Amino acid sequence: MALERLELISEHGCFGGVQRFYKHFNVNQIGLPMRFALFLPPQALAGQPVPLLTYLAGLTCTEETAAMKAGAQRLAAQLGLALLFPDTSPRNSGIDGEDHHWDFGVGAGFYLDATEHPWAGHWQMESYLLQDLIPGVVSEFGLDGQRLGITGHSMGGHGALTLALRHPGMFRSLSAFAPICAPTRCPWGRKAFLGYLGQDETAWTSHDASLLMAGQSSAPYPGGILVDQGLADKFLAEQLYPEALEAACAQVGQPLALRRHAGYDHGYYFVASFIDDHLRHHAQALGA
Ligand SMILES: N[C@@H](CCC(=O)N[C@@H](CSC=O)C(=O)NCC(=O)O)C(=O)O
Repeated sequence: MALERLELISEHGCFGGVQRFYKHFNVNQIGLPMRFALFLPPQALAGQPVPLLTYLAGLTCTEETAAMKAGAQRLAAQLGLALLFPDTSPRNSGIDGEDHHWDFGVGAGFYLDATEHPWAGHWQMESYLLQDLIPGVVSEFGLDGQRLGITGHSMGGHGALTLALRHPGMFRSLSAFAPICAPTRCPWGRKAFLGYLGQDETAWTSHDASLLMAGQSSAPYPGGILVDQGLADKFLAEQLYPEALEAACAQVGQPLALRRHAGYDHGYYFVASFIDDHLRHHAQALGA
C-alpha cells in the first residue's frame, strides 16, 4: 500500500528520533490532499520494525495538535514506539459550508465513512485510516504492522474505541482520553451522525462505543482498556458519558481501567499529564 504523492513538509530531531510532518494525496477514499504527523523513534531510524501507536485528535484539531501538545515523544523514543497523528477530517473539499461549524465538517470527521450527501464524497475517514493511511505508513517506514495500537482524545477517543471495536484483530492495544463514549446520546454525536449517516438512527448504533461494547460476546481486549477522564472537564456531563462505557464493559467482562481525576479539564494539560501511562499501556501490549 503506497502513500500517493508523499511529500515531507518538515522534519525535526526529537529525543534521538524525528518528528516529521507529511502531506500526501489520498486518491482511494478522500480524493484530496491529506496531512499527517509521524514520530519515528531512534530504533526505527536504526532499521528496527517498531510497533505503531495511532493517536486520533479531537474536534477542531489538526495533525499538529497532539504532536505539539501531548508531550508523547520523550517516552515513545525510550520505548521504541512510532506515533502517527492523522488529521481530523478532509479540508478544502469545496463543499459549501464545510467549515461553518467547529463540531461538524472540517476538523470534525468523527472517524467514520459518511453516507449522506454532500459529505459521502470525501468524508471517508474510517476507510482512509484503516485501508490507506495506517497500512501505508507501516509499509513506507518499515514498521511492524502486526503490532498496532490506537488511542485518542475526545472525538478521537470515540474514534479509537469504535475503530478498535469495529475492526477486531487490527489493533492489539486500546486506550482513550476523555472519549465520547455514547455518541448516539450526546449533542456532538447526534449532530455528526445525523449529518454524516442520515436520519435512520439504526445506522448510528454501529458507531457508538458503548453500544458496540455491549454487543460483544466476550472481552475484545482481554489485556484491558485504559481510559482517563478529568472531573473538571466542562464537556463531561453533556457529551462524554464514560459511565455508559463502564457499564458496557462490566456487562461483557471487558477489563477497563477508567481513571477519574479531580482537577483536570478537557485540554492538553490533562492529556500531557497522563500520556506516559498510555504509552506504557500500549508498549506492554505491543511488546515494545
Ligand atoms: N471550540 C470549542 C472547543 C474545542 C475543543 O475543546 N476541542 C478539543 C477537543 S473537544 C472533542 O473532541 C481539543 O482538543 N482542542 C485542541 C486544544 O488544543 O485544546 C469550544 O468553543 O468550546
